[in-house]
Amino acid sequence: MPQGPDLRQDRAVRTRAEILRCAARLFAERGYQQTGIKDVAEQVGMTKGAVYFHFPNKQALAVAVVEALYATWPRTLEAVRAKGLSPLDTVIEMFNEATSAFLNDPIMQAGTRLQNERDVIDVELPLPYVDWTTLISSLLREAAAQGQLAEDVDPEVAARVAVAAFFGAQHISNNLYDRADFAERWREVRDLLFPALRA
Ligand SMILES: CCC[C@@H]1OCC(CO)=C1C(=O)O
Repeated sequence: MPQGPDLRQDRAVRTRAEILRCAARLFAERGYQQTGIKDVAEQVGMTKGAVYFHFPNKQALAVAVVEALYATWPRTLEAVRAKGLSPLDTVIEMFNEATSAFLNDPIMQAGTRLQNERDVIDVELPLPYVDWTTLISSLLREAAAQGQLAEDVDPEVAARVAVAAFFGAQHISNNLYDRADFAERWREVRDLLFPALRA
């Protein structure tokens, strides 16, 4: 039974996604320089040629992992919005989602490590933190417009402080304890910062 174009297309999409997941696991565990296409091919159980069919080189894999990471947030925001939370509680829930991703998602773990290693990666990666700060700023402006923020709180300042505190806590937890205490460190940031923002 000849496979129709759709079936072939589906298979290629699934194969590409599997290669990306395996590469993410290796990038997260070993870092960019210690990961080779050969390692990815072995991890996914394919030939190097099969990997090269989807990704021309390791740089393309790194870009694809970081782009896959950033592509998740609009979908996450949509899912969080569907919960009907207030803008301020949507901000908290987005950080809750990011905390869970840091603890469980190889794409998040790999994207973060690649961004931290960006200076030794010989391909241009999107700037880190920019999208998050823009997203949190937008939600906090909504909160301000709805009277949810304390009078003296500037949404842009609050967004920069929240993003810096969250990702700083993550960086410290990851470096000191392999993120073992990160959920608690995030709760400390949440419980100290957000009451100070609320009207
Ligand atoms: C240098 C870490 C990069 C940072 O960590 C994960 C993540 C989430 O999207 C980031 C971002 O740049 O937005």
